[in-house]
Amino acid sequence: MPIETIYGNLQGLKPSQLKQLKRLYHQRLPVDCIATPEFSQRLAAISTDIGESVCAYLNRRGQVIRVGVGTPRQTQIPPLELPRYGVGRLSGIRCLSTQVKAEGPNQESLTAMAIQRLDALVVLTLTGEGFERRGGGATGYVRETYLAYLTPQATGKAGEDGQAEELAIANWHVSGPMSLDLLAKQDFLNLVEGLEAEFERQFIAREVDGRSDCALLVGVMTAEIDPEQFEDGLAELARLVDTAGGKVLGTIAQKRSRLHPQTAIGAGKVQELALSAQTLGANLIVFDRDLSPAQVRNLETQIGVRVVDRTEVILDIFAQRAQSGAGKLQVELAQLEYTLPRLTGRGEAMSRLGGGIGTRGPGETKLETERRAISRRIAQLQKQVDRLQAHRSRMRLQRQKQAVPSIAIVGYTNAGKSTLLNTLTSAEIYTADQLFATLDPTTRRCFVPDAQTGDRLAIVLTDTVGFIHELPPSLMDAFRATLEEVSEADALLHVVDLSHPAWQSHIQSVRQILKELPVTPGPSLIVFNKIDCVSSEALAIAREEFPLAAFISARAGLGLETLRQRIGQLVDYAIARE
Ligand SMILES: Nc1nc2c(ncn2[C@@H]2O[C@H](COP(=O)(O)OP(=O)(O)OP(=O)(O)O)[C@@H](O)[C@H]2O)c(=O)[nH]1
Ligand SMILES: [Mg+2]
Repeated sequence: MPIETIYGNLQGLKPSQLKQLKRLYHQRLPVDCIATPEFSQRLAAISTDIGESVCAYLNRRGQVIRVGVGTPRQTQIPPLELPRYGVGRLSGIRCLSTQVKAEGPNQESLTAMAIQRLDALVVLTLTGEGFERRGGGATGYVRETYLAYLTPQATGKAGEDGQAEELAIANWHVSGPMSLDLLAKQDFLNLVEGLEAEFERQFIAREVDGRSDCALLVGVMTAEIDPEQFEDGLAELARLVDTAGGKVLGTIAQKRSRLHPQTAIGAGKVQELALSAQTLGANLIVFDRDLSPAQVRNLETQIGVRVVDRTEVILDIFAQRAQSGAGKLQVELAQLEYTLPRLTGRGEAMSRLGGGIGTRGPGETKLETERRAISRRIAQLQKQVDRLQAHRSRMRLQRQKQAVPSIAIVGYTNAGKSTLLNTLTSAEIYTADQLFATLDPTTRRCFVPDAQTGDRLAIVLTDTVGFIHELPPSLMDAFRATLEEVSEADALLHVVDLSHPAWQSHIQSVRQILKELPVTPGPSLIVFNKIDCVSSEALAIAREEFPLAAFISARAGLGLETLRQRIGQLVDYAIARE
C-alpha cells in the first residue's frame, strides 16, 4: 500500500477533502488515454470544492503517482526524485492541473513542465459549479482543456545585459482550448512516442564528443565586484572549465547585493538555471565563487545537477596535471582538506534539523567514520609533505653552500614562466596554452653577466606553479613545499602576460599571494612577457607604471639579452642586501 501523501499547501483543508484527494491515488487510467473525462471531472470537482488548483501526476501505466494542492510550479516533483532520462527522453510523467482562470497554462507552469521534462501538461479550467451524477461520478466541473507538451528545441538568443549568449530556450506547444471529450480522444501514446523519437534524433546529433562534462557557468555579481572584474572572472572560469576537460554550454549571470545564504542566487534564478540545465543537457553547474556546503546541497536538490565551485575546478585540474609523486601528494592533501569541512558541514546541517527519522543510526556513524578516515589520511599526507619540505630545503642548502644565487620564476598561470625558463636554459619543460601546465618546480642552471665584473655568473632558475587570484587556501597549504622554493630564493622574476587584458589585476593577485607566504621572498623584477603580441597602448601604460620592468617575448626571443643583464643586477642587489 503506497503512502498517499498529498503535496502542496494543505492548510485549512477539511478531513473529508483530504480523503477525497487521497482517493485519487486509487484511480487508474487506460494507458492510451491522456485523461479520461471521469478522472478529469473528479479532479475538477475536488478543486472546486476546496477553491484551489489541484495537480495529479500520472505515469505511463496510467497510475497516479503524486497529488498536490497548488499550481504545477508549487507541486512539482523535486529533480532528484525524477527518473534520470536525460535530454534524449521525457520523464514518463504527465501532470493534470486544474485552474480557476479560463486561460491556457502560464509561463511558470510551462517552465515547471520543462524542468521536469513532463510528457504533457493538461490544464483543466473550472466552471465553478457541477453536480454529482446519480449512481456516482461528477460532471459539469470542467469548462475547457489545454494540452501542452515540449517540442524539440531550437537555439535562440538569451542572456543578461544584452550580452548575447547562445542559450537553448525551451520550446513547447500549447493547444487552443478544446472540450474534455476531444482531449480524451487524443492519441497519447502516439504523441509521446513521436516526441521522444524526435528528441532522441536531436540528442544523438548533438552528442558529438561523448563523455566530457557539459557545464553551465553561473556568475554572481555582488556589490563588491566591479563589472570588469566580473567579466574577467567569468572568462577565466570558462578557461578553467575548459582546461579541466569540460565543455561550457552557456553562462547565466545575476546581480545581487550579496549572496543568497541558502542558494547563492535567488529563487527565480534557480528555476531559470534548472530550466537551462534541462534544455541544454548540462550535467554540471559551475559557480564563479566559493559556495558553502549547504548552498551546494540546496542547489543540487533544486536543480538535480551536480554543482561545483571554482575551487573544485582548480583542484580537479591540479589532480589531472599532477605527474610527480610530490605533485600527487600535494594535490591529494589539498583535495582532502577541501572535502573534510564539507563532510562536517553535512553532519552539522543534519543535527541542526533536530534529528529524527533518517538522521540517526548508521548514517551519522558512517559519516563520522569517514571523517576520521580522512583526518587520518590528511595527517599522513602532511607528514609526507613535511618530509618533502625537509628534502627540498637540504637541496637548497647544498646550492647555497656552492654559493650559486637562486632565482624563482613566479607569476600568474599561463604567463609564460616555463617558456622563459626553457629559453634561458634550453630546458624542455612542458609549456602549453593552458592554465596550470606546470605543477612541479624544475630547477636549471644558467649564466648571466655579473653586474660588477661582466664575467659569466652562474645562477639557478626555478620554474614554479602558476598563481591565480583567490588561490584556494587548501592549495596554498598543500603546495607549501613547492611555494617554499619561492620564499627561499634570493630573488624573484615576476613574469606577467602583458597581452592579457587583466594583466594589472594579475600582478595584484600574485603580489597578494607572495605577501601571504610565511617567509618574505627576496626582491623581485617584473618581466612583461608576450610583447610580440601586445598593443602599443598596453606597452606604454606598462612602461609608465613600471619603469624598472623588463620587456620580453620568451617565445619570440625578444629582449633576452637585456633581461640577462637585469637579472645580473638583481642578483647583485639581492646578495648585497643580505
Ligand atoms: N605570443 C606569445 N606567447 C607566449 C610567449 N611566451 C609564452 N607564450 C605562450 O603562452 C602559453 C603559456 O606558456 P607557459 O610557459 O606554459 O606558461 P606558464 O606561466 O608556465 O603557465 P602555467 O605553468 O600553466 O602556470 C604557451 O602557449 C606559450 O607558448 C610569448 O612571448 N609570446
Ligand atoms: Mg608552466
